[in-house]
Amino acid sequence: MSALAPPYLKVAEDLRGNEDQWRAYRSSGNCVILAGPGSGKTKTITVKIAQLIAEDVRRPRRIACITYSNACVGELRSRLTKLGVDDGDRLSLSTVHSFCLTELVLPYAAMAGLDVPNPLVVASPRQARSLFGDAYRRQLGGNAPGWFRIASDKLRRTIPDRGSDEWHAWDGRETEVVEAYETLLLQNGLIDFDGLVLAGLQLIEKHEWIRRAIRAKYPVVVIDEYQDLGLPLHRIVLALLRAGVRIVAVGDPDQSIYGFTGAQPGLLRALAGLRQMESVALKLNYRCADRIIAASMALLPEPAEFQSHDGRSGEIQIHRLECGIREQADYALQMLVPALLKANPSWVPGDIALLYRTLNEGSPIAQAADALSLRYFRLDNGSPIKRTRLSEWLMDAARWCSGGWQTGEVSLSQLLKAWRRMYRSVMNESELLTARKHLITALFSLRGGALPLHRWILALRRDVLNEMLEQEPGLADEKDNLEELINAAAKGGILQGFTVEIFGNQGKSPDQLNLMTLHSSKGLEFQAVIMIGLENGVFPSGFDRTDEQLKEASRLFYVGLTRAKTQVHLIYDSVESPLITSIRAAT
Ligand SMILES: Nc1ncnc2c1ncn2[C@@H]1O[C@H](COP(=O)(O)OP(=O)(O)OP(=O)(O)O)[C@@H](O)[C@H]1O
Repeated sequence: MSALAPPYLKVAEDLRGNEDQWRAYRSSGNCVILAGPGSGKTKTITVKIAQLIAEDVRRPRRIACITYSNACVGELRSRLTKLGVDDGDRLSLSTVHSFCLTELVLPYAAMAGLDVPNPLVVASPRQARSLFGDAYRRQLGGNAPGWFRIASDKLRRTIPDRGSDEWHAWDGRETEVVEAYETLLLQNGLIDFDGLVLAGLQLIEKHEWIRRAIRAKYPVVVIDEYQDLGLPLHRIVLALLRAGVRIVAVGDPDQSIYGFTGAQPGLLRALAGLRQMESVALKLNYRCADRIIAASMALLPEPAEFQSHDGRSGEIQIHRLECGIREQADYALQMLVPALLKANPSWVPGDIALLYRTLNEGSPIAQAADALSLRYFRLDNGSPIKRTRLSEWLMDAARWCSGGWQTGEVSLSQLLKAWRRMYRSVMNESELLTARKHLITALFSLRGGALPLHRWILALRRDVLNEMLEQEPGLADEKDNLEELINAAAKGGILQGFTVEIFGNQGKSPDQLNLMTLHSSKGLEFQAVIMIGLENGVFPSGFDRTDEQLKEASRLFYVGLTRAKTQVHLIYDSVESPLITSIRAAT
């Protein structure tokens, strides 16, 4: 191959040796790629996207790629950038919400006469919570319990049609509160994130001309993490298929861990079973050593035929400690982590992850790490730094300000492009130029890695972010996140000691241990994984009662276990989770 060949062609050569990856890469029609952990699904799909853009889809047509969360968008974007593919000109990479907002609701809702607020203002999570609370009080009295809101959100995603028999037959009070909530949103001139997807679904199912318009712009739509995306997106995909849009979907039903939000692993299997879809299963696991694969199979209802790539044996150790989470964390941090680093001199703390189920375990683990003055990157709801579009951008901007402008590690043009992707509504050329000028001036004036994060971020908010957040409907959820970050960086907040440099390097620095929930660990890989709090009652928890909830707890455990390349340590109190018992039997 010539040295001038595009980067994706070189990476595609890696796929040639794997029959299934090669088949997925070469498929020329609708295709579902069913891929287990570490089987190279992200590698295959990113190379495939690059190929589609270079070889199949002619300008000015584009490819849409939809995935589960902003964190997944970020991961795909960074993998695509390495292949020389830019999100923008030829590719639109987004979450389902963002796709529905920018490709369906904003351009077509008014024309199609859909009853949505005009102008379209997306409710921030705080506004949505408050209106839901009002709706609950009106219909049922008192304050809405947390579980009721979760159940109502799930219901909206599992029965999308308000007038349907299924909706009316629902045996519970959620339907009346949801209807009151949706009315309140409309009366306040707001739409929420689920409302965007439901509106998008209505538009695409009802109007052939909208489906044709989408097909004209996006002849191919790629969907990643399909198992987590739920019924509204599935029906959008079926409508697109009927309209002749080529669909490439990727996912793993065994890694479906968002059932509580309405995800259904069966939808991907149903898509794969359609007559017009070619289905390819990736069976080789490039990440996990043999024992880890064998143990993970014990967690699946139907063990798949995964093989390890290179025959490494790996290690799984189970620790019964007879103590609470904080002491389990002390043991992990003071005994296991140093031992792992000593036995594997090439490893750094960033190669190790401590995984746990919820914030209840995350907080004592973070306190244990603080008490030992360890550096760590924390990813859970208790962390004020979320993996959202704006916070990822802010971290890149912080790295640029703290030296990237000299080293080129983050380029100004990357920052400007990413900012433009967030700030889609500035259409007018002169407004765009002014906004860009403000941004560049602000960034140049805020250079300095030692600046306190609080001062830096307040200045950036005043000079650039406020205006963008006010004008951009798709960023409604970011206002609350930014507020939380600013409060955490203020005096007395948990990030008060943070400088711009420390902030920019969160999650990037090899000397930081990783502390994260199992949900946040999805898609990541580490040399060693230490799972904490695996006692019965936490895993499965008291809330895991139905057969489906118990299966989802197993899948969550499966996701955690399969993040490890070489070593797994499982820690519990005294009554071991039945999931550990299955693993014990398998290893
Ligand atoms: N054909 C290949 N040759 C060599 N290495 C590969 C190949 N395919 C994948 N890999 C490597 O395997 C590892 C896992 O790949 P990737 O991250 O794409 O997996 P994944 O299927 O997306 O995993 P998960 O679903 O668990 O997130 C990566 O380090 C990747 O570079």
